Amino acid sequence: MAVLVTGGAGYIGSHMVWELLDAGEDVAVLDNLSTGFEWALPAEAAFYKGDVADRRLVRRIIKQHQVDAIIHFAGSVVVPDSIANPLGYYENNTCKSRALIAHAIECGVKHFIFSSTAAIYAAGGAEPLDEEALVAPQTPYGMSKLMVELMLRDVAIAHPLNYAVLRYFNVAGADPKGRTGQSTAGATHLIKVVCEAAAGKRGHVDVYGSDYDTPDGTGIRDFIHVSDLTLAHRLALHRLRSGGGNLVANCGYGHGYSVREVIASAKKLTGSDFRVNFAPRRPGDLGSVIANAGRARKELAWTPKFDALDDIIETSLAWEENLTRKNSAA
Ligand SMILES: NC(=O)c1ccc[n+]([C@@H]2O[C@H](COP(=O)([O-])OP(=O)(O)OC[C@H]3O[C@@H](n4cnc5c(N)ncnc54)[C@H](O)[C@@H]3O)[C@@H](O)[C@H]2O)c1
Ligand SMILES: O=c1ccn([C@@H]2O[C@H](COP(=O)(O)OP(=O)(O)O[C@H]3O[C@H](CO)[C@@H](O)[C@H](O)[C@H]3O)[C@@H](O)[C@H]2O)c(=O)[nH]1
Repeated sequence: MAVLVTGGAGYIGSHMVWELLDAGEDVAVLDNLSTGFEWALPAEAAFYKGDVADRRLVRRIIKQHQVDAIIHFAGSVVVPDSIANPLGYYENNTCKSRALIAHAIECGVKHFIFSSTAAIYAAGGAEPLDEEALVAPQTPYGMSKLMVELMLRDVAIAHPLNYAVLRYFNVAGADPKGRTGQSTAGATHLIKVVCEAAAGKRGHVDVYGSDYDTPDGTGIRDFIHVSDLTLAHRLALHRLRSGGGNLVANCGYGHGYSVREVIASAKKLTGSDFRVNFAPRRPGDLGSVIANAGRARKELAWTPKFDALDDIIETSLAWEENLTRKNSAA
């Protein structure tokens, strides 16, 4: 029995691969390396370079490794790009997920865990957002994910496939053992940008908006450490395998930090006084996005371990140093 991790060479996927191997699972990875890195993968994981929609390849992997569960991270993840290229996002995130689900059913895979996002919720809902909050994605990215959620719901009625949909809030941080981290060049996520600035890889940080209706005027997000997120996936896998039933659950901590707090933490931890520019709001951004994560805690017995901003930033900073060493050795 093995777990197939799609997108396993990417940021979150590579943490998942380590989480599964640490728990004694057999792991196969399928990734087309469009944004992932083969070097991010441990040698113990069987790696296949290819596309999730490639029927022959997916069937071969499932048969060869006796895959009983797929954790599906592969996809396109840059929200503004999805506005510029909606068809590309519907193709890669929706159509190819549909193809993968079809291959899974054809081969008798029983369990499917899907990476969804807080970006499916309607703007302006009452916080913290629970899973019953109105869904109305503001972007093609969010819509491309919601469509897969709905497909899974319908497919699980018609076929013997059970599923967990995990809706991530803002994922950040890196493996506390320093084995993997966020390596995407030109990433736009706040904590990555701030850590690059603190490590001297960027001249400054732009703060997009300081006139939000929040205590310090800057945006607030529910940052979840990537290792707590992968733990939630492992618990979801256990639930599905033990017949616990389908699940849709938010993954966040239920509280957030502001852009100013993130910057202050990185400055405090490094002593770096990088430049901060106050810029206009970024189109489409919300003031505050906070999860009600009670369901994941209750249904998965999930207890996060890294629920502190300094922990998230400390592991991200350590990974930036690792990347610098890797790049200078290359
Ligand atoms: N990072 C976040 O804050 C966040 C928040 C919510 C949801 N998500 C979701 O989590 C998942 C992982 O995101 P990430 O931040 O690790 O991004 P990432 O870009 O680092 O990882 C995506 C991986 O998928 C691979 N890939 C893309 N399309 C593929 C295809 N058609 N076939 C095979 N491989 C393919 C890429 O090469 C990459 O390794 C995505 O589905 C994303 O939408 C991420
Ligand atoms: O250089 C930067 C980058 C971000 N921000 C602000 O920081 C906050 C967080 O932004 P970012 O890290 O880009 O994340 P989000 O826009 O909240 O979106 C993330 O979180 C979503 C889930 O909530 C995921 O679906 C998306 O993939 C992921 O990009 C927002 O207030 C931004 O305006 C800045 O001020 N400066």
